[in-house]
Parts: sequence; C-alpha cells; structure tokens
Amino acid sequence: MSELLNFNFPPEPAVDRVTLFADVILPLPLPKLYTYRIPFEMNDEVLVGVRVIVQFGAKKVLSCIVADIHENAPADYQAKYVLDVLDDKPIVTAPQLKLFKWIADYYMCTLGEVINAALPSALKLSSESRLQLHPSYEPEEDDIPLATQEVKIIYALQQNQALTFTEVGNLLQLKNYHKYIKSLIQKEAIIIFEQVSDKYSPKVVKKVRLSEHFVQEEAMLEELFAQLTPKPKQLDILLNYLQKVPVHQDKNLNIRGLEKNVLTGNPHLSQSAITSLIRKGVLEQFDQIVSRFPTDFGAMQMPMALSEHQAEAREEILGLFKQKDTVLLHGVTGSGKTEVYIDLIKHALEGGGQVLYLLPEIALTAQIVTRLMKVFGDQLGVYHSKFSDNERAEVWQGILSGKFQVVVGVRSSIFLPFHNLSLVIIDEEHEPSYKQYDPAPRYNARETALMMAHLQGAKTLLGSATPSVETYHNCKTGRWGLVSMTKRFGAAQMPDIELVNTRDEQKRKKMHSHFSAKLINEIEARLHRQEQVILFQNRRGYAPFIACDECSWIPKCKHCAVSLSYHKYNQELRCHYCGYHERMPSDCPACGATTLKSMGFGTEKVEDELKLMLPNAEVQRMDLDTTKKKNSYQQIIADFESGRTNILVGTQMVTKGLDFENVSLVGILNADTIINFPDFRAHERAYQLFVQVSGRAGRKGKHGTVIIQTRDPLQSIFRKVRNNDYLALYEHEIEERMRFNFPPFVRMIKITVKHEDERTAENSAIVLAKELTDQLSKEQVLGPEVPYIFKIRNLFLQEIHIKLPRQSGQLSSSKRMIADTIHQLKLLPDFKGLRVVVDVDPA
Ligand SMILES: Nc1ncnc2c1ncn2[C@@H]1O[C@H](COP(=O)(O)OP(=O)(O)OP(=O)(O)O)[C@@H](O)[C@H]1O
Ligand SMILES: [Zn+2]
Repeated sequence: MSELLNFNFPPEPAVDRVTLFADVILPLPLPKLYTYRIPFEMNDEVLVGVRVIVQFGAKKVLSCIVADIHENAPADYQAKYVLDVLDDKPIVTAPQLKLFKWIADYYMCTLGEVINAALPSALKLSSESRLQLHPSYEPEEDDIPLATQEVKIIYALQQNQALTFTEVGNLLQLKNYHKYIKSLIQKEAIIIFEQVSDKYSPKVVKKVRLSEHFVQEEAMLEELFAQLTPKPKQLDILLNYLQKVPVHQDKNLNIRGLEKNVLTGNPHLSQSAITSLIRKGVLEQFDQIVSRFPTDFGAMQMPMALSEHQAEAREEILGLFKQKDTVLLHGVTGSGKTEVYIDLIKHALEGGGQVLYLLPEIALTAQIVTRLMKVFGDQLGVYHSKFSDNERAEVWQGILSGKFQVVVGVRSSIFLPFHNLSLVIIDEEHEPSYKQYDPAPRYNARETALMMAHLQGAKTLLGSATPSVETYHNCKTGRWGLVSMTKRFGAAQMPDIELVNTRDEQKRKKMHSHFSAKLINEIEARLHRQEQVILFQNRRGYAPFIACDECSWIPKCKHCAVSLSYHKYNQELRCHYCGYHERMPSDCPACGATTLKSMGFGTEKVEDELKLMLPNAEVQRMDLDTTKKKNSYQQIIADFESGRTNILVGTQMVTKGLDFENVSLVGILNADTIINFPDFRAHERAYQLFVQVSGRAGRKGKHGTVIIQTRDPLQSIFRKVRNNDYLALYEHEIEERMRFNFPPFVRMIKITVKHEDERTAENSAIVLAKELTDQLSKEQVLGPEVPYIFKIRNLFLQEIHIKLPRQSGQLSSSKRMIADTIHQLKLLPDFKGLRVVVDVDPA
C-alpha cells in the first residue's frame, strides 16, 4: 500500500527544501542567543515562541524558546540540530518576546534570565540525571554491605522509583553525596538515566458513567434492573448513580458522569460491586481534565453603582485616554478607586481586549479577588507566588487559550502571555514592592507594565492615594493625565491623626513597655465598643537584637554584618539577611551571666505584650513569619473581616490597600525608624507609609483615629501627614530632587561589588569607579562606598551609584559602556571571584 502511494505521489522536489535556523533563548544567564539548525521535517513545526529541545554542551539537553527563525547559518560554529518540538502553538507571544528583550536591555541582564523568571517552572523542561534501582538488584539477598547513607538512598528509591541528584543531596543533607552514588553504581545497585520531562501535568479526575446503550434505550435499562435484582449490592450502586446523575430527566447528564470517588468513598457501597460493574461494562471509567481553580463563584453580581464622584472620575479618565496613554487616578484612601477600576475593566472587556490588574502584595489580592470573582467569574485569572507551579502554568495556558480575559496578580504577572491588552491597571503604583531586588531580572513591574501597554497599544491607569514623586511629576509636566478623588466614598471621613511624644511619656513614666497610656486607653475604648484595631510595627520577630546586661555581648550572624533577631516562639536567633539561625542561649556565652536582654521590638513582641495586657482580646499577627503557608493570608484576613480577631498586628503588610469596615483605630508604634532611613526617598516613603496605614481607619461610617508614637513630633513630615497634604510633600520633594540631581531628573544605577576578601572588594570597586569616572564624569559617579550592612553571606560589599541623563540614546550607550567595563574588570586576575550586581532604577 505505501509503495503504491509513493508511486502515485513522488516526494516533493528537493529545491523547495530550505534550510532554516532557529535562534533560541536558553534558560541560562548567557549573553547571546544560540543558533540551531531545524531538521527539514520540522520546518513547519518550529515557530517563533514554541519550546524546542536542544543539546547544549556535551551532556545537557535543555528546553528553550525559539526567538527567531532565519536562513543564516552561524559563522563561527557548526549548528547542531533541534532535537524535538514541544508545542503545536507558541507559548510565548510575539509582543511578549519584544517585552522580554526590552527587560533584558533596560535592566541590564540576559534574555535567559528573563525567560527563567518568566516561565512557571512547570513549563520549563528539565533534563536532570536521575537514579533508579538497578533492574536486577535484589535488596534482600545482597551480600555487599551498604553504608548507612547508601541504605537511605536505596530505601528512597524503593519508595519513589527515581530521584534526581538534587533530591539525593536533600535526602542525605550532605554536599558530598556524589561518592555514595558512585559507590552504588559500582555495586550495581542503581543505574543512571537521562530524562527530559514536561513537568506540567493537568489535574485529572477519575470518573464513571453508565455505558451509553443503557441510556439511549429505556428497555435496556429496565433489563439491566431485572438482571441486577438478585445482586442487591450492585443494584445499590446503580440506584446511587441514577440518583446523583438523573439520566431519565436528561440523557446528556450521563456524558459528564460522576466522580468515581463519590461511589468509592461511600462506606455503604461495596467496593467489589463497583469493580464488577465496571468489569461487566455496565459502568464505564474515564479520565477528565479539570481546572485547578474554583469554578463556582457563588451568585454573580453586577458591579456596584458608582457614586457621583466615581462616575465623574471615570468619565474624566476615559476622556483623557482619548489623548494620552497613561493616566493617574489620585484618590484619597477609601475614595473607592477599586470600583472605578472594575467599571473600566468591564468597559475594556466589552471592547474585546485583555486586562491586567497589578497589585503590589498577595495579602491584597485575597480581598480584591473575592470582589472581582463575583463580577467577572471564570474570565478572571489570578497569578502570584503562593500558587503552585501547575496552577501558574494553568493561568499561563488559560491566557493563551482565551479563557482568562482579566488577570489580577502581583509583580510577576507582567511576564504573562498577553497579546491583546487593552487596559493595564497598576494599583498602589507608589509601592516599592513592585521592584524586584534579587535575582535578575531586577525589574520594576510598574515600568515594565507601562512598556508592555505601550508595545500592545493598551492604556494604563495608575492608582494611588500617595503617588510616587516620579509619577506625579509626569502628570505635572503633562505627559500623563491626572484625575483626582478628594473625598472618601459615602459618609466616611478622613481619620483624625494624633501624635504621642514617647520621649516625654517615658520621662513621665507613662509608657507600658512600647505602649503609651494614650494608645492603650484608645485600644480599650474600641474593644469596649466592639470595634477593631490595627497596629503597625515595621519589624518582624520579637526583638531586632539581644544583649548581655553585664558584658554587652551581642550575638551576630556568622555570615553577615548584622545582629541576629530574636524570635521567641521557637526560641531562635535568626539572621534576616541569610536565614542563618541558632538556638537562643540561656546565659551569655561570653561571660556566663544570665542577664540576656532583648533590645528594641518587633511584631511578635507587640503581639505578646498585647495578649498580657488585654487577655480578653483576640490578637493576630500578619508578617512574613505568619504567612508562609499558602492560605495563611486569606485566613488572617477572613478572621479579621468576620470579627473573630479584635486586633491585627503587622508589618507593612497591613498598610496596603486593605479594606475593613469595622476598624476605627490605627496605631503606629514607632514612627522614628521609618523616618530616619538613609535614602533619598526616605521622606517620600515615610509619608506614603503613614498615610496608607492611617487610611485603614474609619473607612465605613465609624470615625477613625490614628495614633502615631514618635520621639520627635515636631518633624515637618507629621504636619503633612496630619493634613493629608500630598501636594506639600510633592513640592518639597521635587525641589530637593532637582537641587541635588536625583530621579526623576536623572536615572540611577546602583552597582554592588562583592568579594570574599574585604580588600579585593575595596580595590576592585576603586578601580571600577575610576574607570567609570573617566568615561562619564565625577558628578555622575558616586562612591565607592561601604554600605551600612557591609557583609552579606560572607561577601564584602562596596557600592557605586551612577546618575545618567534621561535621554534614551545616551542612556543605552552608557549602559553598554558600564556592562563592558564590568566585563573587563572581572577578567583581571587580581579580581578573581568578583561578583558585580547591577541594579537599574534601584528602589
Ligand atoms: N460605588 C460604591 N458603592 C458601594 N460601596 C462602595 C462604592 N465605592 C466604594 N465603596 C466602598 O468603599 C470602601 C472603600 O473603597 P476602596 O477600597 O475601593 O477604596 P480605595 O480608594 O481603593 O482606597 P485605598 O487607597 O485605601 O486602597 C470599600 O469598602 C468599598 O466597598
Ligand atoms: Zn546572615
């Protein structure tokens, strides 16, 4: 037959066969793209944006993204073949590739680093060597004795079938585990194999349904009943199925069937009878791929009707969008910006475009998602780091397939495969958490989202009660539109803000530990009225450090130049920079005294003391330590919303955009550490933080009070906060920035030089600064300087700050020059082992 076909249809003439090459992005920090040859038979399958498998180096097999296809063979090496194609359709879209290139250029990193951050790991392929038991290995009759570590590996392999090298390392908790692997191979107990696997697996449920002929013909079903009558257990199952899936009412219901575990999980039904029915072909088993996300949203709701102010703001925004691509909605806390966003999202969806709604913090998504689900149902995708990899891959695929038209997410959502965006919303646009510090790409999601919108012709709405100076400046100069809402929604008023001088209170012995008498009285009054309280302290843990009362010994991190923080609940001293931890000693290791005292205070101590002072109050804490688990944010927020908790204590997590109706008091326990931060943005940040946390009080009806504890109430910032006078802040700041040449008048780049050896770090930084100064100017290169924390993870640090003019041509040539200079520096033999981190627009 096939010969006949060949005879009738001769192969196409070879002239039509073009040799194509693919440039691919490997998920590695490599400076350039690699070119692979596409085998002819894959010419139609390899598309820009699909994943292909290639060999890289002698042993590695990797999956990578095709960035370009062309006919030019590489000049300096022989291209290897693409081994396989993984996707029928691109999983990275064309506008996404453009954006990724922009990120790599602008933030001075490689495309590989961008792809690595962008793709959920479930979409990245791994080729890792794996171990499995040797097929002929018989553990019972072994005569070669195994070391304890080897027994552990064998045991785990019996449980898991296969392990990667990394898994073995974790299992043994050892770095030099390779020798055990080698020994087991020699003993022929295990073998090694290479496996490329697609890690994303859809969620599948086992289902059963009635075989179709029983449904289509009633007579058949009746006969079945007759047949099963002598077998009551099987009959029971049939009846149970028909009760859950009433096919006599609607035959189509049978197609969806019933989850098998509804039957197998029922203790009154016989398991063996289920199996018999399946074996006899009465029931038929099948698998169904289901979504990992909820499909039941409760009753769908219409968006709330906008107030007059909100409707006005919306009209202004839409009007401005006709002339400008970007608009800032500057609305005071509680003015109802969220409802305006929802209205605009609806509008954008009706026009057929996609929408991205960015939020700075997972805690905030918990509240807003509930609200949006009710309006947008299963069109809404949610994306953040507390999701499992498979869930993230599912959102990614859902956007590609068109299932999700709106996505709410944090920073990393800017990597998602949108191709038809019409609106981007950046809520709380001033938030520093939009900036990624580590690892590369060190991007700012606000700037990146603006670029993404630009590339796809979408409009961007930024929102904040306390806009960043940069954003407001763009509005003032007319580049962006500005819309203001100056009143809270409904009858709610702005809260009263009172200052308590803790220095005076201390002298007058009016402080109970970290609480002024005023703050305690106010808390008690709220509890009495069944109202709620939020307390803010900008440090987690119990105390930032401990000290011996006798000899002044202070425990420090072994790897970093910081003191260890005390965490009381697990009696641990912990480094907040590298994670190093040790047990809290009972006496001073230096002098043996038993007088170790905790100094300063964090959220844990606030919680502890509240519980002692107010034993009847329910106190909960929200900080990094209490929100490690996947649903802990939701739980804490739900408990507070429902009134189960009376007082919520937290770090900056409690300050952002949260909306509770019953909170009438907010306390800021120690304002001073926030104001005295050594940074040109310190004043701006402090204002934002105070106004935002204050903004959680009195949002619905009840009058709100804010108490700020400080040792220096006369500082000018408090006047601005009390008067909610953003303009005063902006004008003061913009003048300073202009005078001292800071953003938005220049672009900053921070270069951190790191080395194990303190002198090498210092010397290399001096050389680098000199080289850069020669190419730029003295005014543009600041430093090197030893940062306040001069050693982290055993590396000594030096910092250089660079100020560049904003014109984009100059900016990119300067960046190239900086990258080159660093590259040259690292090649010098004196500076072996040097690491240099470049952070563009540091936060
Ligand atoms: N049109 C409306 N109808 C009914 N309730 C509304 C309406 N608009 C806003 N609200 C309510 O007013 C409160 C404040 O609104 P929202 O949380 O949107 O404020 P916001 O401007 O985002 O404040 P923040 O800057 O502090 O986050 C919410 O509880 C919200 O449900
Ligand atoms: Zn450390």
